[in-house]
Parts: sequence; structure tokens; C-alpha cells
Amino acid sequence: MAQSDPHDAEWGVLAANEGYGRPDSEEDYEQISYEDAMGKTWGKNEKKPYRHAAHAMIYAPDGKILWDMYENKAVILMTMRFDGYIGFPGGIMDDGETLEFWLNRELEEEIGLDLTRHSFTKEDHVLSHVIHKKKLLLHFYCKRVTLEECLEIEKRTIDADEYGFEVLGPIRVPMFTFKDNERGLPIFLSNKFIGNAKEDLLYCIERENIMTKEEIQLALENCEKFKARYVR
Ligand SMILES: O=c1[nH]cnc2c1ncn2[C@H]1C[C@H](O)[C@@H](COP(=O)(O)OP(=O)(O)O)O1
Repeated sequence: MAQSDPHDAEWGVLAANEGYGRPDSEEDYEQISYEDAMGKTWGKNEKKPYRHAAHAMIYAPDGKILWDMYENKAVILMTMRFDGYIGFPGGIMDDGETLEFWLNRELEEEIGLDLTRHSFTKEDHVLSHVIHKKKLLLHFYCKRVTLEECLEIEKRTIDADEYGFEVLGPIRVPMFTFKDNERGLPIFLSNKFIGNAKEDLLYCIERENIMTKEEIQLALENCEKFKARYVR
């Protein structure tokens, strides 16, 4: 059938959601409570209503000493996405079920999460944001598991339905910094992250007592110094 909307012709099946992945700035994100996010109708009668999206961080405390020198503070699972950004697994929610229902379904599809063992509940919710510009409500969840469980979850990613499509691979956050104060977490932070995934990551690292606020601030400062000197 002929395509009538040039936007659809350009983006095909991706047309409905492609706008959510366009670059934005930190100022576009307004933090709101879960109750406010879920309690309002958010433009239900407008031509394009707000959509909800939910993403999740799975991690385990580590403590392994790498190269006899650097302590890896935790194993934190992220993914290389189809669009070249780094992000957390999850996605846009459909109507008619709870956020956690759709989040669990996305996690099963994208990383093969075994929902009989690790399904997310409202208790795992950490943060919600609204981005009016994109008419998007973002919900973030975090779950601590044992190191053994975390490694099993990571391995299952390559057998997931979306491996090779929405998820190009599991990645770990380097939770250590070399003596040059750049290699490790600071350089990792200079990557491109989807949405506010970087802020979600840093928020949870502090909230879960993996690093202090001061340590995170230092990593961010060293990331900026690195970018100023090296990024072409
Ligand atoms: O990890 C994330 N943290 C915060 N915001 C995120 C994260 N991943 C995506 N997003 C934002 C920006 C995206 O465009 C939208 C939709 O998420 P996405 O995973 O791309 O959803 P679909 O695969 O299209 O269902 O949320």
C-alpha cells in the first residue's frame, strides 16, 4: 500500500516512536512523583497523548580486584542499543496493564530476564520524570541481585528475542578508575547515553551506596577534562 505520510515513508515502522530518541538536554527533564505521573490523564484528549516508558538497572556489588590494582565496586548491567546509544533495558508501555507488567515484558524480550526469579515490582521504582517536549513520562527502576545472579542475567541477554535487534549487546559499567583519573568510569561517562540514562545510572550508584556523591562528582569532572582534551 502507498505511504501517504512522508514521515512514515522515511521511518517506516519506526515512525511512531522515533521522536523519543532525538537528542535533548538535561533541562527538558522534570522530576515528578510516581503518583503524579500515574494519577493525571496527561493529554489523553489531545491528538498525541503522553506515553509512559520504563527502564531498569540490575546490579550486584562486586569488590573484585582487577590487575591486582583496582577494585571493581559493582557489576552494573547496561546495553548497547540499536541506535548506537548506551541505555538500560526497557521501553515504551502500552495501555491496559501496570507499568511493571510492561517493564517485565520488555526485560524478558530485550535481555531474556527470567521473570519467575527476577520480576520487577512497584517497590523497585526509583525515579519518574516528565519531558513535555516529547510528551513522554519516564520511569526508572533498580534491583540489586547477587553477583552469581547478575552474571546469569547478563549471559541470558544473547539468547533474548531482541538480541541483534533492539539490543546489540550487554555491557558493564567500569566501576573503577585508573591512576590517571580518566580510564575507567570517567571515560565511560563520555559515551552517548539515551534519554537520561546517564543521570539514572549516577543517581542509583549514589542511592545504592556504591560510590559517594563526592566520588561521582570527581568522575564527572575527570570525564569533562578528558572530553576537553581528547574527543575529536
Ligand atoms: O535507560 C534509559 N533511561 C532513561 N530514558 C531512557 C532510557 N532508555 C530509553 N529512554 C527514553 C528515550 C527513548 O527514546 C524512550 C523510549 O525508550 P526505548 O527503550 O527506545 O523504547 P522502545 O524500544 O521504542 O519501546 O525512553
